[in-house]
Amino acid sequence: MTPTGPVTLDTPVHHDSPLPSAADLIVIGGGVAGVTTAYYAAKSGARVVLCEKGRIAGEQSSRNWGWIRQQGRDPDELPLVIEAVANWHALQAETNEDLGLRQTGTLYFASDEATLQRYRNWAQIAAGHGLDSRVVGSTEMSSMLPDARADWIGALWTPSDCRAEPWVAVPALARLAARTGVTIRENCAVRALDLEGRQVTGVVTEAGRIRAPRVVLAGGAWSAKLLKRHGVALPQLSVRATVGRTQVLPEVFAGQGVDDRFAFRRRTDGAYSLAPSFDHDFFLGPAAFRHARDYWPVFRRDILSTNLRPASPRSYPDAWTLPRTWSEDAPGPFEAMRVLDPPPNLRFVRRMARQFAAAFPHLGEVRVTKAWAGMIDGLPDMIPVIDHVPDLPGLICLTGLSGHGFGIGPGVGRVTADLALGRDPGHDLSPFRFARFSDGTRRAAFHL
Ligand SMILES: NCCCC(=O)O
Repeated sequence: MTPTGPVTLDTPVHHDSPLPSAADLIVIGGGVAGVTTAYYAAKSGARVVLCEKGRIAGEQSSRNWGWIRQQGRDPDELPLVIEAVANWHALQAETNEDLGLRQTGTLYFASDEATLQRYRNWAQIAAGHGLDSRVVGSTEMSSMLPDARADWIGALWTPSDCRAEPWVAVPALARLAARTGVTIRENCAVRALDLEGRQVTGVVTEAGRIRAPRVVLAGGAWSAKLLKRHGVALPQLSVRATVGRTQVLPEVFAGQGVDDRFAFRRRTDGAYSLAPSFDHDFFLGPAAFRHARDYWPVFRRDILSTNLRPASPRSYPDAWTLPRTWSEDAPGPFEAMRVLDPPPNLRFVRRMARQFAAAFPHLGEVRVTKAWAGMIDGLPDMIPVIDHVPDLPGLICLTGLSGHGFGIGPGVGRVTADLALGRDPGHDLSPFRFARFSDGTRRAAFHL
């Protein structure tokens, strides 16, 4: 039997300091993006308050694969994720805690020549950014994974990619942020933005108002819901992604790898995290119908890996029963779902254990001793929004990290902090502009 349930946050964080009445910057959302935004802004001298409706890293930031991956990224994201890797190394030192950060690389396995050629093409783009990605042939790959018995003929390999333990790392980053001066409040939902006209002047939380000239929205799968309350549309949807942990196993590879069926990552506890490479559950709700045209190209491509479910369960981000608007004086949808802890898809769990065992038969039986799921939010072009919200001056949106947010978090967090503080973010952020969905300038999603 596979135990399910909430991911255990091994090192809980409790921040009970009083809520200040004013700040320079308010961050909504205590995932890796929000926590690192808050940290970098505080490091620059800003007075920062972070409000999280549930627990720090309670949702996707503790439920992801734990990959810190530059490999295979959309070329527009590459500069940000390359910075993110450097920032992860610096944060490891600054936290003075073991985040589980290990530079052990990523492998994308190929079973046919056409796939290897796509990987070669991408490696050329990566080389233009100074990245160490390259294609390895079957002989070199076999020396890296001598016990593998899969049909892989080669792989894309990025030695500088890293891994970390999400449920350890993000709370540790929150502790670092708190030490740097960020006021962190868990169980403190932001019910609404505080507005004068359309100008953002702060937030209304369940514990009272906080005034600030700048607010960063890093609410993961919930971001579009808050925007919609204020009349701003963002075509954000989310899917349920299942992950599991095996029993402690001998090491087959020190890093992470994926083929077109399953993904695995070595963990610091001696087990492996497993996941289906592409398969996910998609719950139909009002936003799914509203944005169907935007998502049609992605849906058509992913149709075989999408397990369509008829209705979003109660209190999920796209549930039919969730109100479209709500009062700032009473509990709203964010208080109704403090920590979204969706059950994993046990069919996926059984299958990925079988596939991992088949690829490494010397392991014998592979058991998944714990499984969980998270809601991955994304946008139709599968890259995030990192921008001022044009219709709500004072609001900066950082959302739509499409399941790759853990690795890139400290990169987009640093950039967003500078954007919010009126500094040069140091990267071209035009691909991540908010208006691309309304002005018709968004491009197709990148696929490796
Ligand atoms: N959808 C999970 C992917 C994790 C990553 O490659 O960063």
